[in-house]
Amino acid sequence: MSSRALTFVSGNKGKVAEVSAVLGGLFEVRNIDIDLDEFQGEIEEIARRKCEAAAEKVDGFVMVEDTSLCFNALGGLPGPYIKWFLKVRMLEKLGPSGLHQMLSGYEDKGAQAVCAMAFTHGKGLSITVIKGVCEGRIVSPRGPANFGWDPCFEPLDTGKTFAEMSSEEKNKISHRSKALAALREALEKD
Ligand SMILES: O=c1[nH]c(=O)c2ncn([C@@H]3O[C@H](COP(=O)(O)OP(=O)(O)OP(=O)(O)O)[C@@H](O)[C@H]3O)c2[nH]1
Ligand SMILES: [Mg+2]
Repeated sequence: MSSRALTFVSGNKGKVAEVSAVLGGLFEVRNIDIDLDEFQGEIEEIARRKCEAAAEKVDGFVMVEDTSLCFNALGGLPGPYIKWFLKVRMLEKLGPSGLHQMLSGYEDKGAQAVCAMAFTHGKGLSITVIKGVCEGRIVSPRGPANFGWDPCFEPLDTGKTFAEMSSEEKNKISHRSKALAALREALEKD
């Protein structure tokens, strides 16, 4: 696998930092912030359609991702709609503590962080979709609120929320790093 330029289309600085940290040695990762339409549907289909939209706007090797946070007690919701749940205004921002409160009536606090990545080498060419899942549970927020719901997601058997981990620790076990590991494998065969 040679060193190539990869355009990661995302408006999310946290994602860009993590993708660059994991893939930076292999690819020249460029970021373009284009607000792509996000379709409703299953996690993989959203990433695929997002990638199609990105390939319309960017030439060459392009990648997108869509992140979901799925609560067991709610049958997988908020899932891909987590971004809007974080922003809901019920008095104030729902935010990580609101996400935790949403589960107050349920014993099962289990959740999955899911990252669906999709890439293509150009408009009209095939799109590969890859998923990475991190199992965990929703807790009362702990740690700095630098990135989305990191303070209320505690991966299994770690005793720490993502927000309490160093970026190296998070990048070893996160949904995103798992998807990126699978993506590297897929690209090696590419
Ligand atoms: O605590 C977090 N740890 C993470 O590892 C993580 N990854 C994504 N998110 C948040 O979950 C929503 C996904 O929505 P999303 O996939 O549509 O992203 P986005 O719209 O921000 O960017 P993009 O679509 O331009 O790439 C957005 O609110 C993101 O901030 C995370 N929060
Ligand atoms: Mg988005």
